[in-house]
Amino acid sequence: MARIGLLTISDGRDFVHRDIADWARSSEDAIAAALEGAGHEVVRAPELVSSNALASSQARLVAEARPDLTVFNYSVWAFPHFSMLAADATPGPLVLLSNIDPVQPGMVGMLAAGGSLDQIGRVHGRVWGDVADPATLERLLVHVRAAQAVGGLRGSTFGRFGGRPMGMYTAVANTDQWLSTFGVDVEEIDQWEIVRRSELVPDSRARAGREWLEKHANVHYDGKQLTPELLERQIRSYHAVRELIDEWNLDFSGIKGQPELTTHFTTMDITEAFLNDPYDWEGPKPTHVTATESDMDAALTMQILKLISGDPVLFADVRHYHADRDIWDMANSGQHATWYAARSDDPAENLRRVHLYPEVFFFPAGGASVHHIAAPGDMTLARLTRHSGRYRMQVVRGAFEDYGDEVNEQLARQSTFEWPHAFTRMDVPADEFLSRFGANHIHAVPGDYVAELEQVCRQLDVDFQRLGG
Ligand SMILES: C[C@H](O)[C@@H](O)[C@@H](O)C(=O)CO
Repeated sequence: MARIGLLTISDGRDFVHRDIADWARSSEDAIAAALEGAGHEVVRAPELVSSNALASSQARLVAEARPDLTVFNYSVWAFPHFSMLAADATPGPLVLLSNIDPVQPGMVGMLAAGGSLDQIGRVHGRVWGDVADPATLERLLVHVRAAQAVGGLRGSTFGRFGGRPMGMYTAVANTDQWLSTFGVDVEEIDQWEIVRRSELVPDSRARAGREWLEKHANVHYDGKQLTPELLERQIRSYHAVRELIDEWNLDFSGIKGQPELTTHFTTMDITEAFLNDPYDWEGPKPTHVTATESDMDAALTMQILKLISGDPVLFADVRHYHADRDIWDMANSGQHATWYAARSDDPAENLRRVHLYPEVFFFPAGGASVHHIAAPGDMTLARLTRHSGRYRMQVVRGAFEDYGDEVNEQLARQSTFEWPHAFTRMDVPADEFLSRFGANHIHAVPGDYVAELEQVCRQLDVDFQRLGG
């Protein structure tokens, strides 16, 4: 639920305002009802804005409630300087909303206000139409979700377990830039804490986790790389990280893993999968975005996708391009959130399709990798990357595809079978993608969130780059 401020801007001539006040007020009633109907809290200015003094005072009153987003309503001709004063008293994201009506010139009021705001470089969104029309309401809700994501980032903390993995420049970001652009602080935590604390997890808790995985997923012990003890070590690591998340008040995280833990302790695949999942062996829980290889811009992208969609977010390597099918194998080095196996609310339904395989030669410390084939469906794929120090959000639409067990296996065996795979058709030619995409990792959520991402970028002053389509 978002908190949404609402002000109606009117005509500054008292005799005109008097005649149109009821109409303007009823249009505001309709907007408030539509937003409340969509589950949001609406903070309305007590008075319509029909003077310069009311512009400032009413906007200040609304701003005191610290709304996630403020809507200026234009259902009548509105003096543009009222919008300028009200915007100045509105610190957060702003949307101008006008009706399309031949009698009352609300649209022209919105254009005059919008142009004025453009002149001073004040970022704002614009929506037009009747909020009773679901399509108009949906366009307004795009701005609500984007504002919630931007507001949700500000004041949050990323937990960075370990440092730069295997020389990956793209996994490391400038913390000054993170704070100034996104409002996110970074807490550095040594991976030693995971090792140390994992030993303190009670045996009974680790055993219960292992038994739950043995019951619901398909565990392939081999007596070497994957044993019950190693699986319990992974479960202990999960609880150790959960404890650190609580202690440091972390909102999202990344774990380096390679090479220290994957060579000498165990992989973080179980930890990362179930942090990203909406459940673990102890029951339902909120998702906690966690990026493999402590990839900072991956985690930040995932956190934005989570705040926009509310869903678990996929982290993947752009691992292979099957040119014959024009599809991509988005496989991560050991885990995807298990939710992606069937995208069911019932963990058992997802885990039925999950195989825990012994880790491959890259990871001599062993443990289980979390294998499954992502269930089919439309996706938004995205990634924050940087060009010459400036952030850009690279976005592409696509779909996960399923070809049946036999073909899925044949495709998965061409790369690392034991890892999870999301066979992805992307709405971008391979040449364009490979020549422009700025990272080895990509992230995805079900559905179409391109419009939300575009608004998030406008609010954060990040370049928006749609690939393909
Ligand atoms: C095989 C490597 O160790 C992998 O971890 C590597 O493919 C990556 O995941 C790079 O992002």
